[in-house]
Amino acid sequence: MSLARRATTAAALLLAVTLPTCGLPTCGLATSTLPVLAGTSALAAVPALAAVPARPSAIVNAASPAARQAMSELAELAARRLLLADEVAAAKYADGSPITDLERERALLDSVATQLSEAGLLRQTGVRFFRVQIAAGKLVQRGLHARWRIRPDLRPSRQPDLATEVRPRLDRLTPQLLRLLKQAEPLRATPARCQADLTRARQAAESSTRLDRLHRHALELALTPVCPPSP
Ligand SMILES: O=C(O)C(=O)C[C@]1(C(=O)O)C=C[C@@H](O)C=C1
Repeated sequence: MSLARRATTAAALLLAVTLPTCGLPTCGLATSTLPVLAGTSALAAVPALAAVPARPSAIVNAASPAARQAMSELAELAARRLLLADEVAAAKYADGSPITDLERERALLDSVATQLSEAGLLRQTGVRFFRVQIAAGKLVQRGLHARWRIRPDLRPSRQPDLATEVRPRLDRLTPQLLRLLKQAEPLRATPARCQADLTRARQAAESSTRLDRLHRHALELALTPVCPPSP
């Protein structure tokens, strides 16, 4: 749908849902909605919009192209983090270190907590999301170790350095994931639609990053905190 048509649809939707309920001079659109409609003929055609309130669902509809794009990027980046778990698994398989490293998990979650205010996310949202990314990464590592134990021919030939090579790459993804999680947040207001968008984003990420079954399973887990459960 073209931008102009989308704006017209959004404007019509806003009118339909808000006009019957608003009679106050203080009624106004949420500021997050205005940039979406500003400068469009749709807004000019319906000046009354500037003085009517929007229900949250209408705001979500108007804001959703950007939020949906963020969700797609979030799914792709979460998939890329899971592919980095292969490197972690290779490093640990080679030197026999345990998959779970609680000290590293604590350091990562502390760093997430300090980055949260910059991303504008609630502590609970960001930390929970990262706990699940860690769990999904461990799922991949365990799966690969099991595979490599029974199939020596599939073992990695290279041993990456965890501290100097792999963890810095994981760390670079952290602020980007938090930013995208924040940008996709408006979609949470409509759980069923959020889940549908998430499924599409996950499937697109699965094919663009060519995930195998193990990684697809892990990605499904990794994305569970993004949307509230549908009723
Ligand atoms: O850095 C590691 O040692 C990892 O295994 C990666 C990771 C993560 O996903 O960030 C996963 C499991 C560990 O317990 C700690 C962190």
